[in-house]
Amino acid sequence: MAIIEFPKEMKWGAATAAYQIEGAALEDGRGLSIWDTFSKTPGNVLNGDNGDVACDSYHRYKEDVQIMKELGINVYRFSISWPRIFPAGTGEINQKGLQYYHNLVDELLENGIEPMCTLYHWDLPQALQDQGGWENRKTVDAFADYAEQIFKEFDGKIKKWITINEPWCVSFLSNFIGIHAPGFQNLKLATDISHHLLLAHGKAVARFRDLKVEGSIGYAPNTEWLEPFSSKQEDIDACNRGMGWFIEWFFDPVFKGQYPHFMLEVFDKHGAAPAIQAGDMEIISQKIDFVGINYYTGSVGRYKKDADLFDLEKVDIGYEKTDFDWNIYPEGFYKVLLKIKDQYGDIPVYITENGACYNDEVENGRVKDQGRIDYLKQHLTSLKRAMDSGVQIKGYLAWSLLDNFEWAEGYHKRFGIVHVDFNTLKRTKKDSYYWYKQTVKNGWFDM
Ligand SMILES: N=[N+]=NCCCCNC(=O)[C@@H]1[C@H]2[C@H](O)[C@@H](O)[C@H](O)[C@@H](CO)[C@@H]12
Repeated sequence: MAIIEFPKEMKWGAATAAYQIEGAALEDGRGLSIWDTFSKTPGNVLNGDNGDVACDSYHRYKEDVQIMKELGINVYRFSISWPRIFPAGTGEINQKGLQYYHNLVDELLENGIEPMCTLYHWDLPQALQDQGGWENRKTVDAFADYAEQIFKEFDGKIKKWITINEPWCVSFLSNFIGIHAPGFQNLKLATDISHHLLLAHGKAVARFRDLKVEGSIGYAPNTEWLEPFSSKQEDIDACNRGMGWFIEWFFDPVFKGQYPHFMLEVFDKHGAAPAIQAGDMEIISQKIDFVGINYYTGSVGRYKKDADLFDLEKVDIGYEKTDFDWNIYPEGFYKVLLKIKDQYGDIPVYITENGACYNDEVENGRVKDQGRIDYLKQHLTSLKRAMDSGVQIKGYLAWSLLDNFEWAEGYHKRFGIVHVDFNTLKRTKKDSYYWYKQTVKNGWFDM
């Protein structure tokens, strides 16, 4: 089949997040996060799994960096655990927490791998949740203070920064749908939180600029493609409304300085328009250097009155699925990238997450995860189509380097190109690791 080739200057990487891989949840002064609380509340996480140990990367990071070095990647995206730095969310700093991230960053730099740091990947200090969490505007300022501390500490070492990972998940999945921490189900709460997250993003960018920190900064919204079931206008409109929940709601404020009217209408209908204060939108919409795009899946949707907030129902028309039961829909990756470029301009883009859940196990020392290889091939091909269509892709980071704590699904759902045995913590490179290594080395693959 076709050779798919990428520019030599493109960055290749892999991504993880603190609560999903570190473990050492109660070690060296770390404070509790909302995910410690949520995962230990019975019924919230499959099999009662939690992040107490995870991949134990807190102790095994040197081994993980060697795995990255052999992989040949030149950028690694990780997140800093806010409660490891500020155990109470604000106030006293935990020096051992800072030291861990210096050790990790130094190890990466010594091995020729550039750190890309996410400041917030869902692990809010429980102490702040006890004061209202993201619903409380004081948490916005606490985040800006935490971000400032990290900028000052790592200026010159870390040069790629992401403020907030997937604000849609932090607000709506966690406070309206309710399957993630802290697990509320209140639309007004969720829209207020979505606004405070964007405000927190903006305030962190402002501190970054004021401190003249070296490097570039962005955020990492999650995207999804919704393909209309038919060419009927009602189906097209329903899908555009549904995508507005992920895209326009989180992109318009940052890139246009206002919320999309059609989405405000949807939320207003349910008495859930967010509380916006004078000056907020100016803070949110200051210029950023890149946008991180996370893409996993797409669906077919059609109009159905009151099916959900958007009069939209998803229709299963038989697309092949991953072991997470998500459609494999690479076309949507191409389309969503073009939509973002068309609507928000030629912004530099890092694919900060893309990958698939396949729960293959180790057999005779090998993990034959051909499904993941096929998924990566199809999505990287869509990425190349977007690049050839003018989308400014700066890099691609696979989710995830390691099998890890997959939130409400615990350790059952595996996204890694490296298998982790959660009893022994043994790492085993999967077939997809070796395929990705060859692709990174060559800069091309044969479809
Ligand atoms: N149907 N369906 N829906 C797709 C909805 C995707 C929303 N979840 C994500 O994007 C999370 C993101 C997260 O950053 C990472 O921490 C998670 O481990 C991965 C894998 O789950 C993805």
